[in-house]
Amino acid sequence: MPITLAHLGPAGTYAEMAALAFGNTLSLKHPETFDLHPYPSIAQSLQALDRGEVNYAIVPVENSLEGSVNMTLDTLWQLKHIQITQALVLPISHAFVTQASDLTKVQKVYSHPQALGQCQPWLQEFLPQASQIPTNSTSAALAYPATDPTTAAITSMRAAQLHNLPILAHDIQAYPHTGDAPINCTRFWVMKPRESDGWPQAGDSHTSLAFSLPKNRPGALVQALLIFAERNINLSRIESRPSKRSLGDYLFFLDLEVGENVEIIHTALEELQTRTEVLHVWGSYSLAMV
Ligand SMILES: O=C(O)C(=O)Cc1ccccc1
Repeated sequence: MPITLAHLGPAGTYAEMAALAFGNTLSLKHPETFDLHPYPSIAQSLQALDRGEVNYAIVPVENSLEGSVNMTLDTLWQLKHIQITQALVLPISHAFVTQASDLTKVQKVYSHPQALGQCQPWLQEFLPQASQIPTNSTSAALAYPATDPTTAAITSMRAAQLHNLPILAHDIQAYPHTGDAPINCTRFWVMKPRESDGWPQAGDSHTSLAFSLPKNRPGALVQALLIFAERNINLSRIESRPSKRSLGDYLFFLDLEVGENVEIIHTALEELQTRTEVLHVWGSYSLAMV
């Protein structure tokens, strides 16, 4: 039976590239082949894994220019049966895809909100006249320039080639080209069915978790964070998301750096359990560059 990998589709997304990279590492260890399963949204790819319909789901989590992918964090909070097994960092280079003969003819630009965000300096400079329209994924945006030459999509070069559409400009996320070009990379999580508590073991480099606090009182977050500071545990990310229960009520998403001594993290997590209302440990894993 081939191993099945869910990702945001259709063919040509960055999530698919990350899934291919992960699938290739799997093929080195397993005799089975792998099959890619594209879904129309990040939420649907995670839900398919949570229902046990696929073996893995590969989802974008965070981008160096645009920050967190909220749909991933918000969906994870709802799901109970999955955990992180690996993180992958993928460099992101965007192409501007259109059948228009020049930029002045383009009235609408379609792409995933992260890609539109990453290309703002270029879009403001060269396409101030065009409206920017979000789509579920970068490659889903290609449906528009495929049929209408007054529209364009921002996608990977690979997606443009797969769909046989012309590229009018490339590397548009790296604008302006002066001094330090912005570094655009996205971190993906490879999720699998939950088989452990997700607490770290020797060899893991990061632990990711999220919690809600018992009540909205002064110092509640500081008390939770002190658990890590007092043990010299470094946080590599902290992100808040609305709990959707009431205005001003938040969930906190943390990534911890796991050192040599995993026991320190275990005692910190035990104490964190006593200071939080709901605590999800999404998993402990290592980070690979693609
Ligand atoms: O739409 C895609 O291709 C994705 O995989 C989401 C995304 C969009 C932009 C940068 C990184 C990931």
